[in-house]
Amino acid sequence: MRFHTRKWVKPEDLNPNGTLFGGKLLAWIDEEAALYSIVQLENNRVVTKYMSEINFMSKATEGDIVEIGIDVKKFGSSSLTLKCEVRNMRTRETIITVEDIIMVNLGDDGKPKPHGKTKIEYIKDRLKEQ
Ligand SMILES: CCCCCCCCCCCCCCCC(=O)SCCNC(=O)CCNC(=O)[C@H](O)C(C)(C)COP(=O)(O)OP(=O)(O)OC[C@H]1O[C@@H](n2cnc3c(N)ncnc32)[C@H](O)[C@@H]1OP(=O)(O)O
Repeated sequence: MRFHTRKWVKPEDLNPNGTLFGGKLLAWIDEEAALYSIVQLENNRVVTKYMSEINFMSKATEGDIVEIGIDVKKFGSSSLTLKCEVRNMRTRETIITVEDIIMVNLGDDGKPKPHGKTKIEYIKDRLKEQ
């Protein structure tokens, strides 16, 4: 799994218990999944269709740096299935896992559209092909 993004847990991210608010973490994950899909599918119109059960395994507290990892599980026709793990950057302790995040590629009409992708692509390889 590649951990692309780091976030610093700030006071405004905390719940009344003084730990990272779960909703905030889910918003970070959703944004990361959307950006990852936009880059992979080369389309800005991608939406989150489904998230499987989430498992909060440990907490994060103010000042922690967390990193968000994404893996591709499956390229469908219009869909992309991702897996996500968020961990503490310094201790490597897992904070949350999400087994399945289904993102759907849309056409201009807002309906699912085949993306034509079958494997992970890297920007550096795309640039070489130009
Ligand atoms: C110029 C400016 C540029 C800016 C550029 C940067 C922007 C940077 C912003 C980043 C931030 C963005 C943030 C986005 C993230 C949201 O916030 S999206 C908002 C929340 N999501 C939504 O509103 C989606 C609402 N749902 C829908 O519109 C419709 O359900 C959908 C998604 C169009 C799908 O329609 P549908 O009729 O259910 O489609 P259907 O054909 O049945 O299924 C489509 C695919 O999904 C799969 N699927 C459907 N349901 C399931 C399920 N429950 N489980 C598994 N798979 C499923 C199907 O198997 C199918 O897969 P394929 O076989 O084609 O691979």
